[in-house]
Amino acid sequence: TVPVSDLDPFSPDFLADPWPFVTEIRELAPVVHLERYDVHAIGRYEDVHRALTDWQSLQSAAGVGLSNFNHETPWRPPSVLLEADPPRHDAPRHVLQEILSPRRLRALEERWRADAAALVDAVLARGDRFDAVTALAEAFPLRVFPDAVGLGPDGRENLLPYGDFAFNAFGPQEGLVAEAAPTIGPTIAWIGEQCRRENLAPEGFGAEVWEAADRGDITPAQAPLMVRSLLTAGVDTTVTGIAAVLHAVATTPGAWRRLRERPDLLPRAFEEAVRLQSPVQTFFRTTRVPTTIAGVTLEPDRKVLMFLGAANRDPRRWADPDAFDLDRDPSGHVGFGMGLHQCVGQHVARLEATAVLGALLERVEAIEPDGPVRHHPNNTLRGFESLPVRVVPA
Ligand code: HEM
Ligand SMILES: O=C(O)c1ccc(C2CC2)cc1
Repeated sequence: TVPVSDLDPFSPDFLADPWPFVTEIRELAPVVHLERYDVHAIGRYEDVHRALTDWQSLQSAAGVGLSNFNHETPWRPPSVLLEADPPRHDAPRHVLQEILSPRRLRALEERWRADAAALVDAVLARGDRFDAVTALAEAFPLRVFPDAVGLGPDGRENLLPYGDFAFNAFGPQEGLVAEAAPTIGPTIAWIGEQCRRENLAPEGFGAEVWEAADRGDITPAQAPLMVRSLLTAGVDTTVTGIAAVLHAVATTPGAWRRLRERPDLLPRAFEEAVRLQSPVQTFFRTTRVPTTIAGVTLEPDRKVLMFLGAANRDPRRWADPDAFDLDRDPSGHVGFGMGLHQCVGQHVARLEATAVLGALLERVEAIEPDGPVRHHPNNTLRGFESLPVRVVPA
């Protein structure tokens, strides 16, 4: 029989510090029935890896949150990437994969690195103690990504609240979603407006999506939804990812010195921080056929909750899993997912993170915590509210 748990992965206590609960669920059994939501939780690396890659048995088209689109109306038209399976998923994925490829991003590298240097110079000019979340983790993505998409200058303050709402919406309707619902309408409308071709600059990721529609690579109906995907997934995630790597290097003795000696380890530092922190903590799949996971057979139409954070710290897969270790090879982590839906924006995230860290690395000899870390509660993202740091200029 399947062990049951009355743990609530969307409760304030769980979200305030998920790690003890995540460990409890992973170590209780490979498959645990969460009675409160009538879903099955998996937290071990091999089972999460299998669920992410077995899209035939475990679909995304019924939604990757708690809501089952087979029975409930989604809060917004489903994403043509995240909430689609082959064949509908194929063309949008192929188009976005090309637009966000490392080769195409090389055109942005120089400009983003210069922007990061200007931002870090401005921050350090104000003193050697600051909040790394507001000064860097939030400021940098908002400085470079909306322009890269081709958004106009007005209304960008809607981006973080929209992403926060969208990531909460993968959880239950009660709580964080209900709190935001009364005031989020205008923000949702603003996002929809920005996806229209006439509101996008002639150059940028948005324009390139619409050019793919002109070529017939995708349909004109898919184009605005793909731009919406960029606006939904492209901001809050990188804010959280950059905060995660800043937190890791500031709280791990010797890490910063090691990076000063070996700046080539920056991309690995980002990957290891994504593994350790798992900015995206959880996602769901829905069984489409009777599906056996670790000897437990689930009926079709069952929601499976994948604890990415648990899998990324599974001692069966990672030695000393809770350590931020620059000597570890973090490849294979599921912080960006795995398989068909693996993060199509990961190269953007990596470029943003290494640009900010690289600029800081050149200018700062040491970085350390300078007060309590505060987290931002969200049903899906392990977000940071505040990360006070003190730096020693180089
Ligand atoms: C640290 C930053 C990021 C993290 C941790 C992250 C995490 C993830 C994860 C776990 C998935 C898989 C979802 C699933 O399997 O259901 C995913 C997919 C996706 N991500 Fe990211 N992401 C990040 C940044 C970005 C950025 C910057 C963009 C856009 C520029 C982006 C766009 C997407 C899209 C469109 C998908 C859906 C891909 C598909 O279904 O084929 N992400 N991301
Ligand atoms: O296509 C989308 O709208 C979308 C929304 C959220 C994500 C999370 C995983 C980063 C990915 C895609």
